[in-house]
Amino acid sequence: MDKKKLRKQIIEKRVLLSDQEVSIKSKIISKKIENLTIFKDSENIAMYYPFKKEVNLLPLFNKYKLQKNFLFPKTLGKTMKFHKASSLDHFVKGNFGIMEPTEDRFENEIDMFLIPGVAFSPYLYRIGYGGGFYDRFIENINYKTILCGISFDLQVVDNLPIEKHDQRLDMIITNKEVYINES
Ligand SMILES: Nc1nc2c(c(=O)[nH]1)N(C=O)[C@@H](CNc1ccc(C(=O)N[C@@H](CCC(=O)O)C(=O)O)cc1)CN2
Ligand SMILES: Nc1ncnc2c1ncn2[C@@H]1O[C@H](COP(=O)(O)OP(=O)(O)OP(=O)(O)O)[C@@H](O)[C@H]1O
Repeated sequence: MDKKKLRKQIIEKRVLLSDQEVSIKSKIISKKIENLTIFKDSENIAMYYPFKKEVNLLPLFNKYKLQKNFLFPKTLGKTMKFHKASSLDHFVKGNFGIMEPTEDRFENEIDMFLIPGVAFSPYLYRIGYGGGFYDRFIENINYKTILCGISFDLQVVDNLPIEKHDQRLDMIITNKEVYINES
């Protein structure tokens, strides 16, 4: 199946989750993230503001926002930059109707990326909404970091179509599994 078809199919499946299911499954995922040593050790963490029934990590943000720097994506043309957000009040609706941070751009190294997506594979690949934003951003990271995909179990498929530019993640956390690159 091609990327476009699979994207549509998974989005259609995910939209059927009730708000309560999204909330319960998101809590399970948040708990797993919190328990990771890498999360505990990370000072600067890339987050995202959920839209269209993505896993909601905002309660995790609220819990740790005084202890860590959380960075949120802001798109400009084909590029994406990360900006600090210290409160959920500091967002405005931006491109694609996604809430974007209004605070300053974050210029330092990011220890851990919590990455949204539409579909993921157990082999640690992901596809997003089709903008190529994360792929291009990840390609340009020139320091050591951890790339962690965040997904409901229903978004994981074995036969994910991948292309040369698709960037592999270090781990994927779902409400049912944790997939890790052991190498
Ligand atoms: N919460 C969240 N924020 C994020 C992302 C994300 O996946 N989730 N992004 C991750 O990249 C960036 C935004 N990327 C996006 C790219 C395309 C569309 C979009 O709506 N595209 C069109 C066409 C899609 C297609 O042709 O398949 C559409 O759906 O109408 C939305 C967001 C930055 N912020
Ligand atoms: N590293 C890259 N360099 C140049 N173009 C790229 C790169 N990565 C992706 N693209 C282009 O971006 C477009 C979308 O790519 P793709 O379908 O893989 O996005 P996606 O993974 O679904 O999106 P996102 O990363 O925003 O969630 C494609 O036309 C692709 O050629």
